Amino acid sequence: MFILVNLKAYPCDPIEVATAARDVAEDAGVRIAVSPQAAHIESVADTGVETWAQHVSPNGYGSFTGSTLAEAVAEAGAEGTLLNHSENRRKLADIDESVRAAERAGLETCVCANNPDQIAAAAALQPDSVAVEPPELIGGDVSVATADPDIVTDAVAAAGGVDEDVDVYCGAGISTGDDVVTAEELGASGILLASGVAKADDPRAALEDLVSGL
Ligand SMILES: O=C(CO)COP(=O)(O)O
Repeated sequence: MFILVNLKAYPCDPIEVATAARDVAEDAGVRIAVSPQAAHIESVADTGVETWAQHVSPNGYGSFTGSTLAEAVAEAGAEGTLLNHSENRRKLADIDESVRAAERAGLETCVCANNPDQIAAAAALQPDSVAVEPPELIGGDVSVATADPDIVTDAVAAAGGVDEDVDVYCGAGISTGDDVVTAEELGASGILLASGVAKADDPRAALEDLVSGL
């Protein structure tokens, strides 16, 4: 299982989370990545943890003020990028171009979607992975794997029907090792989470719990 910790714009210490994630990944032998604000990518990557951007723009080099250039986040140390997060929705054509921009820069890609139909559309863009996150469960206390297990199994089937090579992650409300195991049993090969780590009093303990059943 891949554990991708999205720090969103939460007021946590990205270096504290990054060093904890690096150590827990190493100790448990589990792949864990941290996705900080773009301005923190370099300092987070410098800790040695796998680092992801939260978004990259569809454009390449040029007159594109305000863009987040895929090449720039890769040079800063990012190895992958989220795209189309529920809190940063994009048009299909732009998501497609962002996937291509990320590929050119050597970044792994994960396209987020609300439901299995959107997962199928996202998988058709041939990212490395897709992530199903029901918006109504994001930031809540109940894991998607418990509250809506069908959405996870349906997302796995939808992606598989389009492209067997696209990995499927799930997210929303995941905070414990049991949640991660349940997600794995439903067919997900990774999880996306945020508040369970970024808002935890002890992010290291939260991460240790997340990997405890793997
Ligand atoms: O949006 C999410 C991860 O990208 C999920 O957020 P929570 O883990 O806070 O529900």
